[in-house]
Amino acid sequence: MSKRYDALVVGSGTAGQTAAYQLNRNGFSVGLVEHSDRPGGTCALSGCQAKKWFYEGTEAVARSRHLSGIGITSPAIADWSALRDAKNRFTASVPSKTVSGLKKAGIDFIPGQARFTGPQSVAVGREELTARFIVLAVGAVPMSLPIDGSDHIISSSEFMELDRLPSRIVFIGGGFISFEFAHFAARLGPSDIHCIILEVASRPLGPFDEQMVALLSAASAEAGIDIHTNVGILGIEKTDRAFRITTEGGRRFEADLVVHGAGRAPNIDALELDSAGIEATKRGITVNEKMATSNPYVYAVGDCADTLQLARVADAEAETAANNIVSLSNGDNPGAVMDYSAVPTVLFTYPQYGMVGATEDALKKEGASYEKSCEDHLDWPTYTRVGIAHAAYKVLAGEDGKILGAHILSDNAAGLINAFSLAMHNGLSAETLYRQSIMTPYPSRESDIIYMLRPLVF
Ligand SMILES: Cc1cc2nc3c(=O)[nH]c(=O)nc-3n(C[C@H](O)[C@H](O)[C@H](O)COP(=O)(O)OP(=O)(O)OC[C@H]3O[C@@H](n4cnc5c(N)ncnc54)[C@H](O)[C@@H]3O)c2cc1C
Ligand SMILES: NC(=O)c1ccc[n+]([C@@H]2O[C@H](COP(=O)([O-])OP(=O)(O)OC[C@H]3O[C@@H](n4cnc5c(N)ncnc54)[C@H](O)[C@@H]3O)[C@@H](O)[C@H]2O)c1
Repeated sequence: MSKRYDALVVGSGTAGQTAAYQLNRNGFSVGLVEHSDRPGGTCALSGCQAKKWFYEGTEAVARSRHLSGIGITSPAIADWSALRDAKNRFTASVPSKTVSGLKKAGIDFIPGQARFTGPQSVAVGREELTARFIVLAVGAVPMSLPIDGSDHIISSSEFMELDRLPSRIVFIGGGFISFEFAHFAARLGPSDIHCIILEVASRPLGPFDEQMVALLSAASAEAGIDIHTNVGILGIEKTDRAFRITTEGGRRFEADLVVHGAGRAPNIDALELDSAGIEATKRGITVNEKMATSNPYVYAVGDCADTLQLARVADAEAETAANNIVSLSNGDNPGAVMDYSAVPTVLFTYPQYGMVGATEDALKKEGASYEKSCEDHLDWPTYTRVGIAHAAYKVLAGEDGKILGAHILSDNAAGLINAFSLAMHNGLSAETLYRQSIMTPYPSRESDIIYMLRPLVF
Protein backbone atom coordinates (compact mmCIF):
# COMPACT_ATOMS: atom_id res chain seq x y z
CA MET A 1 0.00 0.00 0.00
CA SER A 2 1.35 3.47 -0.82
CA LYS A 3 0.19 6.90 0.27
CA ARG A 4 1.44 10.27 -0.99
CA TYR A 5 1.74 13.53 0.98
CA ASP A 6 2.96 17.02 0.16
CA ALA A 7 5.10 16.74 3.29
CA LEU A 8 5.97 13.96 5.67
CA VAL A 9 7.34 14.74 9.13
CA VAL A 10 9.15 12.11 11.21
CA GLY A 11 8.94 12.70 14.97
CA SER A 12 6.21 14.21 17.16
CA GLY A 13 8.44 16.29 19.46
CA THR A 14 8.45 20.06 19.52
CA ALA A 15 10.41 20.30 16.24
CA GLY A 16 8.21 17.82 14.36
CA GLN A 17 4.98 19.39 15.59
CA THR A 18 6.14 22.91 14.75
CA ALA A 19 7.02 21.88 11.19
CA ALA A 20 3.84 19.82 10.72
CA TYR A 21 1.47 22.57 11.91
CA GLN A 22 3.21 25.24 9.85
CA LEU A 23 3.07 23.17 6.66
CA ASN A 24 -0.55 22.27 7.40
CA ARG A 25 -1.43 25.97 7.85
CA ASN A 26 0.06 26.58 4.41
CA GLY A 27 -2.33 24.11 2.79
CA PHE A 28 0.03 21.11 2.55
CA SER A 29 -1.25 17.58 3.04
CA VAL A 30 0.89 16.43 5.97
CA GLY A 31 1.57 13.02 7.52
CA LEU A 32 3.47 12.73 10.82
CA VAL A 33 5.18 9.44 11.73
CA GLU A 34 5.93 8.62 15.37
CA HIS A 35 7.22 5.30 16.70
CA SER A 36 6.87 5.89 20.43
CA ASP A 37 3.73 4.70 22.24
CA ARG A 38 4.00 8.04 24.08
CA PRO A 39 3.91 10.73 21.37
CA GLY A 40 4.84 14.30 22.33
CA GLY A 41 8.63 14.24 22.45
CA THR A 42 11.44 14.84 24.90
CA CYS A 43 10.77 18.42 25.98
CA ALA A 44 7.25 17.79 27.25
CA LEU A 45 7.66 14.22 28.51
CA SER A 46 11.19 14.03 29.92
CA GLY A 47 13.09 17.25 29.17
CA CYS A 48 12.54 20.97 29.66
CA GLN A 49 8.92 20.92 30.84
CA ALA A 50 9.10 17.72 32.89
CA LYS A 51 12.27 18.66 34.77
CA LYS A 52 10.93 22.14 35.57
CA TRP A 53 8.71 20.55 38.24
CA PHE A 54 11.86 19.56 40.09
CA TYR A 55 13.47 22.94 39.41
CA GLU A 56 10.56 24.81 41.02
CA GLY A 57 10.81 22.60 44.13
CA THR A 58 14.56 23.14 44.16
CA GLU A 59 14.14 26.91 44.00
CA ALA A 60 11.64 26.88 46.88
CA VAL A 61 13.91 24.76 49.10
CA ALA A 62 17.13 26.62 48.19
CA ARG A 63 15.52 30.03 48.65
CA SER A 64 14.11 29.11 52.05
CA ARG A 65 17.50 27.73 53.13
CA HIS A 66 19.20 30.95 52.00
CA LEU A 67 16.65 33.00 53.92
CA SER A 68 17.14 30.98 57.05
CA GLY A 69 18.49 33.40 59.67
CA ILE A 70 17.27 36.43 57.75
CA GLY A 71 13.58 36.15 58.48
CA ILE A 72 12.68 32.54 57.72
CA THR A 73 12.93 30.15 60.63
CA SER A 74 11.89 26.84 59.13
CA PRO A 75 13.39 26.04 55.73
CA ALA A 76 11.21 24.03 53.35
CA ILE A 77 11.58 20.25 53.13
CA ALA A 78 10.89 18.57 49.79
CA ASP A 79 8.69 15.56 49.13
CA TRP A 80 10.41 14.04 46.09
CA SER A 81 7.71 11.53 45.19
CA ALA A 82 4.98 14.19 45.43
CA LEU A 83 6.90 16.39 42.98
CA ARG A 84 7.33 13.40 40.68
CA ASP A 85 3.59 12.68 40.87
CA ALA A 86 2.77 16.31 40.07
CA LYS A 87 5.11 16.10 37.07
CA ASN A 88 3.44 12.88 35.97
CA ARG A 89 -0.03 14.40 36.20
CA PHE A 90 1.19 16.87 33.57
CA THR A 91 2.98 14.36 31.33
CA ALA A 92 0.13 11.80 31.45
CA SER A 93 -2.07 13.82 29.09
CA VAL A 94 0.70 14.85 26.68
CA PRO A 95 0.46 11.82 24.33
CA SER A 96 -3.31 11.95 23.82
CA LYS A 97 -3.32 15.75 23.46
CA THR A 98 -0.49 15.51 20.91
CA VAL A 99 -2.37 13.03 18.74
CA SER A 100 -5.78 14.70 19.04
CA GLY A 101 -4.29 18.12 18.23
CA LEU A 102 -2.65 16.82 15.07
CA LYS A 103 -5.78 14.98 13.96
CA LYS A 104 -7.99 18.00 14.66
CA ALA A 105 -5.78 20.13 12.41
CA GLY A 106 -6.10 17.55 9.64
CA ILE A 107 -2.60 16.10 9.96
CA ASP A 108 -2.44 12.30 9.51
CA PHE A 109 -0.88 10.68 12.60
CA ILE A 110 0.98 7.56 11.46
CA PRO A 111 2.17 5.29 14.30
CA GLY A 112 5.32 3.29 13.57
CA GLN A 113 9.02 3.55 12.85
CA ALA A 114 10.12 5.33 9.68
CA ARG A 115 12.99 4.21 7.48
CA PHE A 116 13.99 5.52 4.08
CA THR A 117 13.44 3.39 1.00
CA GLY A 118 14.43 6.13 -1.48
CA PRO A 119 15.11 9.88 -1.73
CA GLN A 120 11.42 10.79 -1.26
CA SER A 121 9.99 7.59 0.20
CA VAL A 122 9.73 6.10 3.64
CA ALA A 123 8.46 2.73 4.88
CA VAL A 124 6.46 2.49 8.09
CA GLY A 125 5.84 -1.18 8.74
CA ARG A 126 4.32 -2.50 5.52
CA GLU A 127 3.14 0.89 4.38
CA GLU A 128 5.10 2.85 1.79
CA LEU A 129 4.78 6.63 2.09
CA THR A 130 6.02 9.09 -0.49
CA ALA A 131 6.24 12.85 -0.15
CA ARG A 132 7.44 15.85 -2.06
CA PHE A 133 9.33 16.96 1.06
CA ILE A 134 10.36 15.12 4.21
CA VAL A 135 11.24 16.77 7.54
CA LEU A 136 13.30 14.69 9.96
CA ALA A 137 12.71 15.60 13.61
CA VAL A 138 13.72 12.35 15.32
CA GLY A 139 15.50 13.89 18.33
CA ALA A 140 18.38 12.49 20.35
CA VAL A 141 18.98 9.77 22.94
CA PRO A 142 21.60 9.38 25.70
CA MET A 143 24.93 8.67 24.02
CA SER A 144 26.20 5.11 24.46
CA LEU A 145 29.27 5.17 26.69
CA PRO A 146 32.40 3.03 26.26
CA ILE A 147 32.42 2.08 29.94
CA ASP A 148 32.37 -1.47 31.36
CA GLY A 149 29.14 -1.91 33.30
CA SER A 150 27.42 1.00 31.54
CA ASP A 151 24.12 -0.89 31.92
CA HIS A 152 24.18 0.25 35.57
CA ILE A 153 23.81 3.89 34.49
CA ILE A 154 20.31 5.38 34.55
CA SER A 155 19.10 8.14 32.21
CA SER A 156 17.72 11.53 33.25
CA SER A 157 14.25 10.21 32.31
CA GLU A 158 14.63 7.27 34.71
CA PHE A 159 15.96 9.63 37.40
CA MET A 160 12.71 11.62 37.22
CA GLU A 161 10.71 8.42 37.85
CA LEU A 162 12.55 7.34 41.04
CA ASP A 163 10.44 6.78 44.16
CA ARG A 164 13.08 8.39 46.34
CA LEU A 165 16.59 9.75 46.03
CA PRO A 166 19.45 7.89 47.72
CA SER A 167 22.31 9.59 49.61
CA ARG A 168 25.20 9.12 47.19
CA ILE A 169 24.67 10.01 43.54
CA VAL A 170 27.36 10.10 40.85
CA PHE A 171 26.64 11.98 37.62
CA ILE A 172 28.72 11.05 34.59
CA GLY A 173 29.62 14.12 32.54
CA GLY A 174 29.77 17.73 33.64
CA GLY A 175 27.24 19.27 31.25
CA PHE A 176 23.70 20.63 31.36
CA ILE A 177 21.96 17.53 32.71
CA SER A 178 24.44 16.69 35.46
CA PHE A 179 24.57 20.26 36.77
CA GLU A 180 20.80 20.71 36.77
CA PHE A 181 19.97 17.29 38.21
CA ALA A 182 22.72 17.50 40.86
CA HIS A 183 21.25 20.86 41.95
CA PHE A 184 17.80 19.26 42.14
CA ALA A 185 19.10 16.28 44.13
CA ALA A 186 21.08 18.48 46.53
CA ARG A 187 17.87 20.32 47.50
CA LEU A 188 15.23 17.60 47.07
CA GLY A 189 17.15 14.56 48.34
CA PRO A 190 17.76 13.26 51.88
CA SER A 191 19.57 15.53 54.36
CA ASP A 192 22.83 13.55 54.04
CA ILE A 193 22.87 13.73 50.23
CA HIS A 194 26.22 13.98 48.47
CA CYS A 195 26.41 14.46 44.70
CA ILE A 196 29.52 13.95 42.61
CA ILE A 197 29.99 15.05 39.01
CA LEU A 198 32.71 13.22 37.04
CA GLU A 199 33.85 15.11 33.93
CA VAL A 200 36.34 13.70 31.43
CA ALA A 201 37.52 17.12 30.17
CA SER A 202 39.75 19.56 32.04
CA ARG A 203 36.71 21.62 33.01
CA PRO A 204 32.95 21.13 33.18
CA LEU A 205 30.41 23.03 31.03
CA GLY A 206 32.84 23.47 28.13
CA PRO A 207 30.67 25.83 26.00
CA PHE A 208 30.15 28.25 28.93
CA ASP A 209 32.45 31.02 30.23
CA GLU A 210 35.30 29.58 32.29
CA GLN A 211 35.23 32.25 35.01
CA MET A 212 31.45 32.01 35.43
CA VAL A 213 31.64 28.20 35.50
CA ALA A 214 34.19 28.45 38.33
CA LEU A 215 31.73 30.66 40.25
CA LEU A 216 28.86 28.23 39.60
CA SER A 217 31.07 25.32 40.64
CA ALA A 218 31.81 27.10 43.95
CA ALA A 219 28.07 27.66 44.49
CA SER A 220 27.50 23.98 43.65
CA ALA A 221 30.16 22.87 46.16
CA GLU A 222 28.40 24.86 48.89
CA ALA A 223 25.17 23.03 48.02
CA GLY A 224 26.89 19.64 48.44
CA ILE A 225 28.00 18.91 44.87
CA ASP A 226 31.64 17.95 44.22
CA ILE A 227 33.00 18.26 40.71
CA HIS A 228 35.97 16.19 39.56
CA THR A 229 37.61 16.91 36.21
CA ASN A 230 40.03 14.94 33.99
CA VAL A 231 38.30 11.74 35.06
CA GLY A 232 38.50 8.84 32.62
CA ILE A 233 35.91 6.33 33.81
CA LEU A 234 36.92 2.70 33.17
CA GLY A 235 34.13 0.69 34.72
CA ILE A 236 31.11 0.51 36.97
CA GLU A 237 30.68 -2.54 39.14
CA LYS A 238 27.72 -3.50 41.29
CA THR A 239 28.76 -4.39 44.83
CA ASP A 240 26.51 -5.78 47.59
CA ARG A 241 24.92 -2.48 48.43
CA ALA A 242 26.12 0.06 45.89
CA PHE A 243 28.11 0.78 42.73
CA ARG A 244 31.86 1.15 42.52
CA ILE A 245 33.23 3.39 39.77
CA THR A 246 36.85 2.90 38.79
CA THR A 247 38.80 5.46 36.82
CA GLU A 248 42.12 5.83 35.05
CA GLY A 249 44.81 6.51 37.66
CA GLY A 250 43.18 4.05 40.07
CA ARG A 251 40.64 6.37 41.70
CA ARG A 252 37.40 4.90 43.00
CA PHE A 253 34.01 6.42 43.73
CA GLU A 254 31.15 4.71 45.58
CA ALA A 255 27.55 5.54 44.73
CA ASP A 256 23.99 4.35 45.30
CA LEU A 257 23.01 5.66 41.88
CA VAL A 258 24.90 6.48 38.68
CA VAL A 259 23.26 8.94 36.28
CA HIS A 260 23.97 9.66 32.60
CA GLY A 261 24.81 13.28 31.84
CA ALA A 262 27.45 12.65 29.19
CA GLY A 263 25.71 13.95 26.08
CA ARG A 264 22.89 12.98 23.75
CA ALA A 265 23.42 11.49 20.30
CA PRO A 266 21.11 11.88 17.26
CA ASN A 267 18.50 9.13 17.10
CA ILE A 268 19.17 8.27 13.46
CA ASP A 269 20.25 4.62 13.35
CA ALA A 270 16.83 3.25 12.33
CA LEU A 271 16.31 5.77 9.51
CA GLU A 272 18.61 4.10 6.95
CA LEU A 273 19.72 7.54 5.78
CA ASP A 274 22.03 6.06 3.13
CA SER A 275 18.99 4.88 1.15
CA ALA A 276 18.09 8.54 0.64
CA GLY A 277 21.60 9.98 0.21
CA ILE A 278 21.46 11.91 3.48
CA GLU A 279 24.80 12.71 5.12
CA ALA A 280 25.28 12.56 8.87
CA THR A 281 28.03 12.33 11.46
CA LYS A 282 27.85 11.13 15.05
CA ARG A 283 27.02 14.76 15.95
CA GLY A 284 23.87 14.72 13.84
CA ILE A 285 22.39 15.05 10.38
CA THR A 286 24.43 17.48 8.32
CA VAL A 287 22.37 20.56 7.44
CA ASN A 288 22.98 23.94 5.83
CA GLU A 289 21.72 27.26 7.25
CA LYS A 290 18.33 26.61 5.58
CA MET A 291 18.08 23.28 7.45
CA ALA A 292 18.31 21.32 4.18
CA THR A 293 20.23 18.05 4.20
CA SER A 294 22.42 16.71 1.39
CA ASN A 295 19.15 15.41 -0.14
CA PRO A 296 17.30 18.48 -1.55
CA TYR A 297 13.88 17.01 -0.66
CA VAL A 298 14.77 16.32 2.98
CA TYR A 299 15.22 18.76 5.87
CA ALA A 300 16.44 17.94 9.40
CA VAL A 301 15.51 19.98 12.47
CA GLY A 302 15.81 19.84 16.26
CA ASP A 303 18.10 17.56 18.24
CA CYS A 304 18.80 15.20 15.34
CA ALA A 305 20.48 17.96 13.29
CA ASP A 306 24.14 18.79 13.80
CA THR A 307 23.36 22.11 15.54
CA LEU A 308 22.34 23.02 19.11
CA GLN A 309 20.11 20.77 21.23
CA LEU A 310 17.66 23.29 22.71
CA ALA A 311 13.86 23.31 22.53
CA ARG A 312 13.30 26.77 21.06
CA VAL A 313 16.22 26.28 18.67
CA ALA A 314 14.39 23.14 17.51
CA ASP A 315 11.25 25.23 16.92
CA ALA A 316 13.15 27.96 15.08
CA GLU A 317 14.81 25.34 12.87
CA ALA A 318 11.44 23.73 12.16
CA GLU A 319 9.93 27.10 11.17
CA THR A 320 12.96 27.81 8.97
CA ALA A 321 12.64 24.43 7.21
CA ALA A 322 8.87 24.78 6.76
CA ASN A 323 9.21 28.34 5.38
CA ASN A 324 11.78 27.15 2.87
CA ILE A 325 9.62 24.20 1.82
CA VAL A 326 6.64 26.53 1.30
CA SER A 327 8.81 28.92 -0.75
CA LEU A 328 10.12 26.10 -2.92
CA SER A 329 6.58 24.84 -3.54
CA ASN A 330 5.51 28.31 -4.61
CA GLY A 331 8.47 28.54 -6.97
CA ASP A 332 10.11 31.20 -4.77
CA ASN A 333 13.65 31.41 -3.48
CA PRO A 334 13.93 29.56 -0.12
CA GLY A 335 15.39 32.47 1.83
CA ALA A 336 14.85 31.54 5.50
CA VAL A 337 18.15 30.95 7.35
CA MET A 338 19.07 30.10 10.91
CA ASP A 339 21.21 32.47 12.97
CA TYR A 340 22.74 30.97 16.12
CA SER A 341 24.77 34.04 17.16
CA ALA A 342 22.45 35.21 19.95
CA VAL A 343 20.78 32.05 21.25
CA PRO A 344 20.16 32.45 25.00
CA THR A 345 20.87 29.38 27.12
CA VAL A 346 19.99 28.85 30.76
CA LEU A 347 21.20 26.23 33.17
CA PHE A 348 18.39 25.63 35.64
CA THR A 349 20.68 25.30 38.60
CA TYR A 350 20.21 27.46 41.70
CA PRO A 351 21.45 30.09 41.10
CA GLN A 352 20.69 29.82 37.37
CA TYR A 353 23.45 30.52 34.87
CA GLY A 354 22.24 32.35 31.76
CA MET A 355 24.48 32.92 28.78
CA VAL A 356 24.15 34.50 25.36
CA GLY A 357 26.73 35.18 22.64
CA ALA A 358 30.47 34.89 23.12
CA THR A 359 32.40 33.74 26.14
CA GLU A 360 35.42 35.77 27.21
CA ASP A 361 37.61 32.69 26.55
CA ALA A 362 36.42 32.60 22.91
CA LEU A 363 37.05 36.33 22.40
CA LYS A 364 40.58 35.96 23.80
CA LYS A 365 41.23 32.99 21.54
CA GLU A 366 40.04 34.94 18.49
CA GLY A 367 42.25 37.88 19.48
CA ALA A 368 39.16 40.13 19.39
CA SER A 369 39.28 43.48 21.17
CA TYR A 370 36.52 43.86 23.69
CA GLU A 371 35.52 45.69 26.83
CA LYS A 372 34.17 43.94 29.86
CA SER A 373 31.94 44.81 32.78
CA CYS A 374 32.11 42.06 35.37
CA GLU A 375 31.45 41.60 39.08
CA ASP A 376 31.06 38.53 41.28
CA HIS A 377 29.56 37.86 44.70
CA LEU A 378 27.18 40.77 44.16
CA ASP A 379 26.14 42.48 47.36
CA TRP A 380 23.26 44.33 45.68
CA PRO A 381 20.03 44.44 47.73
CA THR A 382 18.39 42.23 45.08
CA TYR A 383 20.56 39.34 46.23
CA THR A 384 21.23 40.12 49.90
CA ARG A 385 17.43 40.16 50.38
CA VAL A 386 17.18 36.55 49.18
CA GLY A 387 20.46 35.45 50.74
CA ILE A 388 22.19 34.60 47.46
CA ALA A 389 25.94 34.97 47.91
CA HIS A 390 26.97 33.77 44.44
CA ALA A 391 25.25 36.20 42.08
CA ALA A 392 27.55 37.49 39.33
CA TYR A 393 27.54 38.98 35.86
CA LYS A 394 29.83 39.58 32.90
CA VAL A 395 28.90 41.71 29.89
CA LEU A 396 31.23 41.84 26.89
CA ALA A 397 31.08 44.59 24.27
CA GLY A 398 33.04 45.19 21.06
CA GLU A 399 34.99 48.32 20.08
CA ASP A 400 31.82 49.71 18.46
CA GLY A 401 29.94 49.28 21.75
CA LYS A 402 27.76 46.41 20.44
CA ILE A 403 27.10 43.65 22.93
CA LEU A 404 29.07 40.51 22.11
CA GLY A 405 28.03 38.33 25.02
CA ALA A 406 26.48 38.26 28.47
CA HIS A 407 26.73 35.82 31.37
CA ILE A 408 24.62 35.98 34.50
CA LEU A 409 24.40 34.00 37.73
CA SER A 410 21.13 34.90 39.39
CA ASP A 411 17.90 33.40 40.64
CA ASN A 412 16.36 34.88 37.47
CA ALA A 413 19.14 34.56 34.91
CA ALA A 414 16.56 33.34 32.36
CA GLY A 415 14.70 36.66 32.32
CA LEU A 416 17.86 38.76 32.48
CA ILE A 417 19.67 36.98 29.68
CA ASN A 418 16.70 37.37 27.36
CA ALA A 419 17.08 41.17 27.55
CA PHE A 420 20.68 40.81 26.38
CA SER A 421 19.66 38.35 23.68
CA LEU A 422 17.08 40.80 22.28
CA ALA A 423 19.67 43.59 22.40
CA MET A 424 22.08 41.42 20.41
CA HIS A 425 19.42 40.43 17.87
CA ASN A 426 18.69 44.09 17.32
CA GLY A 427 22.36 45.10 17.16
CA LEU A 428 22.02 47.43 20.17
CA SER A 429 25.06 49.00 21.77
CA ALA A 430 25.61 48.81 25.52
CA GLU A 431 24.75 52.54 25.67
CA THR A 432 21.42 52.15 23.83
CA LEU A 433 20.45 49.20 26.01
CA TYR A 434 21.41 51.26 29.08
CA ARG A 435 19.21 54.21 28.00
CA GLN A 436 16.30 51.91 27.10
CA SER A 437 16.57 50.06 30.42
CA ILE A 438 16.61 53.01 32.84
CA MET A 439 12.83 52.92 33.26
CA THR A 440 12.63 49.15 33.77
CA PRO A 441 10.11 48.36 36.55
CA TYR A 442 11.94 49.01 39.81
CA PRO A 443 13.18 47.34 41.94
CA SER A 444 13.51 44.04 40.12
CA ARG A 445 16.21 41.68 38.87
CA GLU A 446 15.84 43.40 35.49
CA SER A 447 16.26 46.94 36.85
CA ASP A 448 19.82 45.93 37.82
CA ILE A 449 20.73 45.68 34.13
CA ILE A 450 21.76 49.35 34.07
CA TYR A 451 24.32 48.66 36.82
CA MET A 452 25.80 45.89 34.65
CA LEU A 453 26.05 48.26 31.67
CA ARG A 454 27.31 51.43 33.41
CA PRO A 455 31.04 50.52 33.30
CA LEU A 456 30.71 50.09 29.50
CA VAL A 457 28.89 53.39 29.03
CA PHE A 458 30.55 55.98 31.32
C1 LIG B 1 16.63 16.20 30.82
C2 LIG B 1 16.56 17.23 29.73
C3 LIG B 1 16.31 18.55 30.05
C4 LIG B 1 16.25 19.52 29.05
N1 LIG B 1 16.02 20.81 29.41
C5 LIG B 1 15.95 21.77 28.46
C6 LIG B 1 15.67 23.13 28.80
O1 LIG B 1 15.50 23.46 29.97
N2 LIG B 1 15.61 24.03 27.80
C7 LIG B 1 15.81 23.69 26.49
O2 LIG B 1 15.74 24.56 25.61
N3 LIG B 1 16.07 22.41 26.14
C8 LIG B 1 16.14 21.45 27.09
N4 LIG B 1 16.39 20.15 26.74
C9 LIG B 1 16.55 19.83 25.30
C10 LIG B 1 15.17 19.73 24.62
O3 LIG B 1 14.36 18.83 25.35
C11 LIG B 1 15.35 19.25 23.20
O4 LIG B 1 16.18 20.17 22.51
C12 LIG B 1 14.02 19.14 22.44
O5 LIG B 1 13.08 18.41 23.17
C13 LIG B 1 14.28 18.48 21.08
O6 LIG B 1 13.06 18.29 20.41
P1 LIG B 1 12.98 17.43 19.07
O7 LIG B 1 11.60 17.65 18.55
O8 LIG B 1 14.13 17.74 18.19
O9 LIG B 1 13.17 15.92 19.51
P2 LIG B 1 12.27 14.98 20.43
O10 LIG B 1 11.35 15.77 21.28
O11 LIG B 1 13.18 14.03 21.08
O12 LIG B 1 11.32 14.22 19.39
C14 LIG B 1 11.77 13.21 18.55
C15 LIG B 1 10.62 12.25 18.29
O13 LIG B 1 10.95 11.42 17.17
C16 LIG B 1 10.51 10.10 17.42
N5 LIG B 1 11.29 9.20 16.55
C17 LIG B 1 12.63 8.96 16.59
N6 LIG B 1 13.00 8.13 15.59
C18 LIG B 1 11.87 7.85 14.89
C19 LIG B 1 11.61 7.04 13.73
N7 LIG B 1 12.58 6.41 13.07
N8 LIG B 1 10.33 6.95 13.30
C20 LIG B 1 9.32 7.59 13.95
N9 LIG B 1 9.52 8.38 15.04
C21 LIG B 1 10.78 8.52 15.50
C22 LIG B 1 10.78 9.93 18.92
O14 LIG B 1 10.02 8.88 19.47
C23 LIG B 1 10.37 11.30 19.46
O15 LIG B 1 9.00 11.34 19.83
C24 LIG B 1 16.44 19.15 27.70
C25 LIG B 1 16.69 17.81 27.36
C26 LIG B 1 16.75 16.86 28.37
C27 LIG B 1 17.00 15.42 28.00
N1 LIG C 1 18.70 23.92 30.38
C1 LIG C 1 18.85 23.44 29.16
O1 LIG C 1 18.70 24.14 28.17
C2 LIG C 1 19.19 21.98 28.98
C3 LIG C 1 19.11 21.10 30.05
C4 LIG C 1 19.43 19.77 29.84
C5 LIG C 1 19.85 19.34 28.59
N2 LIG C 1 19.92 20.23 27.57
C6 LIG C 1 20.39 19.81 26.24
O2 LIG C 1 20.62 18.43 26.21
C7 LIG C 1 21.95 18.17 25.77
C8 LIG C 1 22.50 16.94 26.45
O3 LIG C 1 22.79 17.25 27.81
P1 LIG C 1 24.01 16.55 28.55
O4 LIG C 1 24.19 17.21 29.85
O5 LIG C 1 23.82 15.07 28.49
O6 LIG C 1 25.24 16.84 27.57
P2 LIG C 1 26.31 18.02 27.49
O7 LIG C 1 26.82 17.99 26.12
O8 LIG C 1 25.78 19.30 28.02
O9 LIG C 1 27.48 17.57 28.49
C9 LIG C 1 28.11 16.34 28.39
C10 LIG C 1 29.38 16.37 29.22
O10 LIG C 1 29.81 15.04 29.45
C11 LIG C 1 31.21 14.95 29.26
N3 LIG C 1 31.49 13.54 28.95
C12 LIG C 1 31.26 12.88 27.79
N4 LIG C 1 31.63 11.57 27.92
C13 LIG C 1 32.08 11.42 29.19
C14 LIG C 1 32.57 10.30 29.92
N5 LIG C 1 32.68 9.08 29.37
N6 LIG C 1 32.96 10.50 31.20
C15 LIG C 1 32.84 11.73 31.78
N7 LIG C 1 32.40 12.82 31.12
C16 LIG C 1 31.99 12.66 29.86
C17 LIG C 1 31.48 15.95 28.13
O11 LIG C 1 32.84 16.34 28.13
C18 LIG C 1 30.53 17.09 28.50
O12 LIG C 1 31.12 18.01 29.39
C19 LIG C 1 22.73 19.43 26.08
O13 LIG C 1 23.81 19.62 25.20
C20 LIG C 1 21.70 20.51 25.94
O14 LIG C 1 21.73 21.02 24.63
C21 LIG C 1 19.60 21.55 27.74
